[in-house]
Amino acid sequence: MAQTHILGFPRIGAQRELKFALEAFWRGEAGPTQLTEVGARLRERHWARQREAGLDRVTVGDFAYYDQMLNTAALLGALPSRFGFDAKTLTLPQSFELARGNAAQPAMEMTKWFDTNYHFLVPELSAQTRFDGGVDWLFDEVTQARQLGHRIKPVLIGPITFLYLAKSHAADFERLSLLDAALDAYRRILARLAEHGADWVQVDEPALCLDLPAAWRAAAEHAYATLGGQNVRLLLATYFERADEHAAWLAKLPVAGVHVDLVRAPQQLAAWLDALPADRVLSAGIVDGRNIWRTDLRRALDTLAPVAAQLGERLWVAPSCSLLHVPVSLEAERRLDPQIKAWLAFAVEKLDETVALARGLSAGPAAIADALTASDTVQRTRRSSERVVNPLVQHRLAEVDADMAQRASPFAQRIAAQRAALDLPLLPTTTIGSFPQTPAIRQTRAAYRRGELDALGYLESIRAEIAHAVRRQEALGLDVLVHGEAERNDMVEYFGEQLWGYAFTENGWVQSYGSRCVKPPIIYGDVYRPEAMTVATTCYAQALTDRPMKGMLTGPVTMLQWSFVRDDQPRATTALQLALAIRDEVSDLERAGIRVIQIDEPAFREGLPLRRADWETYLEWAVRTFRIASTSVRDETQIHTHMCYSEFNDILPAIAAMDADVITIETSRSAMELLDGFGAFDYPNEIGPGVYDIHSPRVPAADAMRQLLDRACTVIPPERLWVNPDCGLKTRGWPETEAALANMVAAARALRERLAREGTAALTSR
Ligand SMILES: CN1c2c(nc(N)[nH]c2=O)NC[C@@H]1CNc1ccc(C(=O)N[C@@H](CCC(=O)N[C@@H](CCC(=O)N[C@@H](CCC(=O)O)C(=O)O)C(=O)O)C(=O)O)cc1
Ligand SMILES: N[C@@H](CCS)C(=O)O
Ligand SMILES: [Zn+2]
Repeated sequence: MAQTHILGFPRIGAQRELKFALEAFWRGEAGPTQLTEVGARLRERHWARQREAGLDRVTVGDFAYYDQMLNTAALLGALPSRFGFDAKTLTLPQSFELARGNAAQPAMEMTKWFDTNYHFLVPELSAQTRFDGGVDWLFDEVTQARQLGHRIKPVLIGPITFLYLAKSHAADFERLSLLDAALDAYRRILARLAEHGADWVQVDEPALCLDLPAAWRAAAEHAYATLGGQNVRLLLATYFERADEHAAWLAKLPVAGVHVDLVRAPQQLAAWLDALPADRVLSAGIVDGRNIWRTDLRRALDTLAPVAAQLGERLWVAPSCSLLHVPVSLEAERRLDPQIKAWLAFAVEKLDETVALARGLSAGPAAIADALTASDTVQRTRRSSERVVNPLVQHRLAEVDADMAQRASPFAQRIAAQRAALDLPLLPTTTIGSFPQTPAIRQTRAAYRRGELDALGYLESIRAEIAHAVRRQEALGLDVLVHGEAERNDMVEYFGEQLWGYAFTENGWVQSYGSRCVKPPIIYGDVYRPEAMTVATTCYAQALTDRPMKGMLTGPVTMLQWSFVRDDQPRATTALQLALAIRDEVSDLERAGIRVIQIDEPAFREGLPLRRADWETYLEWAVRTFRIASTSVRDETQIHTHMCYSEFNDILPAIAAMDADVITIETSRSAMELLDGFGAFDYPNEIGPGVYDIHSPRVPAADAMRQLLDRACTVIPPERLWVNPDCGLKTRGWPETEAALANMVAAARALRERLAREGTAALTSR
């Protein structure tokens, strides 16, 4: 029978147990033993789930208290030297200092894991980095699993992916110069895993799915020539894209098996079957690890049956990638519409699908007749459901034309009208939208959800928060205000809850970073906005102040990217439906007198396909959807957009083509390097480069921010510059927020005064 396994299981816990344990530990309310006990019980439960479902092996090494890249760096011994920690004796609290920063050192940089909404900690390398080995956590977990009687398959992030995603701050440093040292460490780890009873080790190399430069391809070949053929068999796991250009060289090396993603890249199957020698395992990633729809089991069987005929026992069946990216289980969903619930599979349900497929392959379809019938019903009811197709939306889509993606006038004309209407100073100050989501706000929302607070009481509480935020901003002297987003649980889920075609879960939590989770809403049908979503709140806030109040919306690409999306129509079509809904909201805000409207697109870069060959198509529809969402307004109405968590320099022409009047971007962590790209490209519209990192509780000094602004002024003319933080302030507390914003306003004022006194000569004389 085909063997079954998974690449990884969500570690946060069905009820976010790990999140609460971590946060209690960080607050000093729980000790290390309580935390590690929660970790141990979660692993135990997750392995039991895998075994009960009938998987042949349980996966060990997918657990992390904060992040698996951080764990890999700690395992290899390659920690950032600036913290002065010894990897061999690294304690859990020290690992949290690496992840979250301490009084002396900022945290390790965090960035997106490929095109997912999961953020990993970026390893920091230098010529001095040693790979002398580190913590025993992985081996301890292997021991724990074996003591529980499980047949195990440990997982490691592979050397190519580790080094490729790492960074060095040293000039001209070549990460590959560390490859041999890293390989020595991997060899030692593999040998130890063999001693601990592992016969197979899964080595994750998603970097092989990128357009790797030639040197990195050669490095991959060298790495697996070195690592293969030891006591332990290697399953080299690729996912998120095709990797078949590596099949030929891999076939010559002693790598015992390869995992391929047949959901994202089904077209690669034939190439792998052709290339792999007769003794290799092919792990077919056929159950979608990135989305929540039930697998079409009959179609999957049809795909795999000829593969099983060719490979026999050497075919393994698996989800396409780690299940980290989907919620734990449907069991806790009591309020989901039963029909929609029947269409879904979360991690636990995907285990059953994986096992059913393997059984169907070995024992024939009749052996899984019930599962096939249920699967057929799901496919049929999804196709024919009236909930999925909305004639109103279809009608709107048919009416979309080129004019709908175009502002009435070019930027130069618009900005003149906006300057006259808004009367803002040079270097206007603003924030990105959210103010602290305090425990009180969250508890208010939870009380409302549980029915302990009525609608009026809830509205009053939220209004009080908004009024507080407006008063604080006025006192700080900010120029363009925001209402603070107190009413929003999340910038995507909040809108999803108000749009038709969306379902949302009670417990569908997915880890975003560390202890932070999101609950991506589910787009199952045509998206339609039945009524205004933000007008009442924004107008309430605007009525409290004479200063411009920014309307605050989430853009179509980010709505798409951070939701679980339909797999029965192209992403571009769903994005267009979202764009129409947001366009209507923009028009309603303008009609209600709102003069500045921000449409956030933090996931615009994240949505970029992993392969360059697919970029142009994506950028074309992504830009168009943003323009459809944003261009219904008069010249005087100022459209902002905001982007963060990404590197934008390779997509600047597309960002310019979005034609927002103002873009605010995260830049402070890279000391404004990002802005150089905008300067070199001659970005035409206004820009607010973030002047302070909102991920850290540190309060930046006014002078530090003024220096960043000075630097920004040398790249972008001051008359096109805005002053703002990197991103929203929802994860911060009020005291540090007020202190930092006071310094930010002081920095802007100081520079304004100097510019008024000395002109632009003030900038070059520093
Ligand atoms: C900007 N970011 C976002 C991303 N993706 C999104 N979908 N949304 C984003 O904002 N990706 C990139 C970044 C990632 N950054 C973050 C930052 C912060 C969080 C975060 O704080 N998440 C919260 C959960 C947010 C939420 O939905 N909260 C709900 C429910 C809260 C809750 O659990 N309430 C408790 C009771 C109240 C209490 O005691 O706190 C309960 O119901 O039991 C809400 O506010 O109503 C988190 O806690 O992890 C995520 C991504
Ligand atoms: N308006 C949002 C953007 C986050 S990317 C916020 O301020 O939280
Ligand atoms: Zn942001």
